[in-house]
Amino acid sequence: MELKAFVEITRPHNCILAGVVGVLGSIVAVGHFPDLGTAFLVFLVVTLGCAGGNTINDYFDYEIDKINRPERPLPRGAMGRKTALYYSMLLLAIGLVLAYFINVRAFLLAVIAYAAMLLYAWKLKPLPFIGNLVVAGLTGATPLYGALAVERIGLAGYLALCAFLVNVAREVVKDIEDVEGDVAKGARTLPIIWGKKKAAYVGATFALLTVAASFLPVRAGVGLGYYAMVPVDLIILYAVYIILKNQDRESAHRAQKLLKVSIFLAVMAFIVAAMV
Ligand SMILES: CC(C)=CCC/C(C)=C/CC/C(C)=C/CC/C(C)=C/COC[C@H](O)COP(=O)(O)O
Ligand SMILES: CC(C)=CCC/C(C)=C/CC/C(C)=C/CC/C(C)=C/COP(=O)(O)OP(=O)(O)O
Ligand SMILES: [Mg+2]
Repeated sequence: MELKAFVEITRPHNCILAGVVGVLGSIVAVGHFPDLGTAFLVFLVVTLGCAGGNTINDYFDYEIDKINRPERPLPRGAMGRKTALYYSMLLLAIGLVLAYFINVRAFLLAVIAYAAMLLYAWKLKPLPFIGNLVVAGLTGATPLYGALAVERIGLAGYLALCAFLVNVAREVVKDIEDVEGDVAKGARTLPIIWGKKKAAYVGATFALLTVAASFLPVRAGVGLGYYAMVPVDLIILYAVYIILKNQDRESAHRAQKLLKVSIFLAVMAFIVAAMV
């Protein structure tokens, strides 16, 4: 058992980014930084949810990850599967307790989001496209979570739309990358039932919709972000070019990583735009 596996299995880079997006949702909803206590609780509920979701995801994906991701903590033997199960339950339980101290709506959305993550990992992931929509829906719920915490939606709705669209695109492209392991486990993902080319067109469509939607939050009120969106959108368009040109594992990996970079840069742009 490796102690670092307890951090690694949560995919901290995703969790911290998600937590920041939760607080960003509060900021764009009310137009200023929320009180520190609310911001801290929002960050923790989203981060713990993402950590618990990633951990339970690896627990159920053990067989698939032995093929697709053998370097991950469970397939490489750095942590026991039962330990991962109990660890994920602990993370989610702490998140729910903290959500209770925000407000009723925020507590209820945490219950729904955590349940969706468990259901996704347990049963929904193999369903064609449904699994992608659930994961993207959860990422879209993240800025909305911060907005609920401050009891106002405001521009967070635009942020949620962008988060949803870009993550649908990225999940479909990730499925193109993971076809080999998914076939071995009998998962029926979009590239498996429709073919990689058609799935690439679906992913590209959602990526292009993200570009169109990316100007909504900045046009609606945070001007500086307008210019910061240009490199974000150029990266998304380059990912579209790569995945439409070739759907092999390497091209899909490059395209999905570029989409992740666009997410990170976009979040930074929204933070800067919301702060000035
Ligand atoms: C215009 C534009 C790109 C706007 C971005 C909108 C926005 C606020 C996006 C943030 C979405 C979000 C809450 C991301 C959290 C981290 C994340 C990528 C979660 C989804 O993870 C599922 C994925 O399958 C994990 O795979 P991997 O990243 O390879 O571990
Ligand atoms: C709104 C609240 C309270 C929490 C949201 C928490 C967040 C940000 C969730 C984002 C989506 C997410 C990280 C879900 C966890 C499950 C997960 C990692 C799905 C993707 O896993 P796979 O589809 O198996 O792909 P991998 O190959 O990366 O494992
Ligand atoms: Mg997985």
